[in-house]
Amino acid sequence: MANDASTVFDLVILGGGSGGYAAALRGAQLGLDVALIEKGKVGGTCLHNGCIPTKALLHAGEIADQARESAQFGVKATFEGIDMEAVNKYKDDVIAGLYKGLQGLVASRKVHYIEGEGKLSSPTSVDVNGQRIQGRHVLLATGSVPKSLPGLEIDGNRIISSDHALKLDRVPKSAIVLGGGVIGVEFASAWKSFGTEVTVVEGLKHLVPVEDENSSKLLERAFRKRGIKFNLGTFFEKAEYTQDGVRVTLADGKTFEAEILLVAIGRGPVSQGLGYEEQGVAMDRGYVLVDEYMQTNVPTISAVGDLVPTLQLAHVGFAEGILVAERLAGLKTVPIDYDGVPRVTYCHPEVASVGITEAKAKEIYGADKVVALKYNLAGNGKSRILKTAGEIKLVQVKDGAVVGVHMVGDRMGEQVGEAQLIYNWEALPSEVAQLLHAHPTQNEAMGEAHLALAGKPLHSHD
Ligand SMILES: Cc1cc2nc3c(=O)[nH]c(=O)nc-3n(C[C@H](O)[C@H](O)[C@H](O)COP(=O)(O)OP(=O)(O)OC[C@H]3O[C@@H](n4cnc5c(N)ncnc54)[C@H](O)[C@@H]3O)c2cc1C
Repeated sequence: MANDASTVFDLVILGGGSGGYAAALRGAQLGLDVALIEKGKVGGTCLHNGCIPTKALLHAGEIADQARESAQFGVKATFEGIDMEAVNKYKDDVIAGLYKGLQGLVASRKVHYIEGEGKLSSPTSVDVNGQRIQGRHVLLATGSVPKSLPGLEIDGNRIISSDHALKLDRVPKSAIVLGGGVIGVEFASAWKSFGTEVTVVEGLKHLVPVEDENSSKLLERAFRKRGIKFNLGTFFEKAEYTQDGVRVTLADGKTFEAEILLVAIGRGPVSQGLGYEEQGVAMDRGYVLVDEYMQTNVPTISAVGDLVPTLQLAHVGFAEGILVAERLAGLKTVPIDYDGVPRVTYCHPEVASVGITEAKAKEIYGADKVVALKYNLAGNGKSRILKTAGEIKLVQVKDGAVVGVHMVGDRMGEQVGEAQLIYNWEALPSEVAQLLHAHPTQNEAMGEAHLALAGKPLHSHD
């Protein structure tokens, strides 16, 4: 739809990241007239500063590890170092290709794309570039940015966020990673593969603390083996500059020094000064509050993605954006089951899960009603070929469905699709055990774990 002052779009979207552009593409597909307002680049954090560039770095790191470890496979490859300029070029080429594709999609679906910084100006309009864009409905999708702590200033040089870490032109000799969540451990893993001395500092008791404790422990074991240091269970107190780096002091007085400090303590919503509160949108600590259909308390305004207090994942943003578009197009929509969202931490080894942890299952169903089974990847032929260690842990409600699948091991992220089907379809272990899993694949471990839980283990002990 061409835009003039009298145009009223069906949907005006503020923010073109995963949540916003998914809503735009799906809305346009369903025949809605959509305006998409983006101040930076369509694709947002995930494409330009998140999922895609980190995975490119991790992949480059994996190749470095393979070169170093090639002798164990009888291959005489040597690792001569990282050419960071070339790694960045590879990463940027991947982003550029995907960005071009996404721009093409936005154009071909006839989404009215407006480049500029917008502000909500009424329950049905956004102001941008001195123009008022009117809509029957507005979707807020302004995402999130890295957080810091009081008194800890991110200078972009020695104290950096993930945004800076993705643009480093060198491999740091040493790094402290503040925060052992998904972003922190992914950088720790990639940097270690590049040759950096890494120390992760996490205030909680475990790395990836939202995962099942077993996954955290397996990751800690693997990191220890790789020489990634970590300090758990003590909170950060302060950071100071040293002559050529940074010193971090923890609450117990312990200190760590490194060339750089990556602050990876989480991300906070982008909502300040954007007119949300003035238009009466209910908020909590900067997050926009929504119901299960992503609608705010203002009937014409919805919100999705990292801006709302649900899981901060790109595929959650996609799903929420699609839900809004379909609801506004009059389709029947179903609320998202957030426990059923697949979660992958792409470090070496990968951590992947769907559903609830054993601890949560015991809280919900009672300790005596929960069965947990661990299948060791040592029994899986393909994992042996790859020389990766790890486990698949299943959490089952006694005599009922599997409510949690927790995996650790290289490439286990690729298994999360089947795990999600098992969880979402409330499959019984015997039903999964009935399915054939190709031999020899790592996927076979999923079948074997269910065979064992169904009481008929094949390649594991009774
Ligand atoms: C290092 C890192 C790695 C990650 N890895 C993964 C991963 O592997 N898998 C995964 O699922 N998730 C990952 N994530 C999370 C994922 O990137 C986010 O969950 C996702 O990008 C959220 O999408 P969004 O649309 O809510 O916000 P964003 O992607 O942040 O998009 C918001 C957009 O709004 C725009 N905007 C903001 N204010 C305005 C304004 N006033 N006017 C116009 N435009 C505005 C911004 O420029 C931005 O483009 C990662 C994040 C980081 C930081």
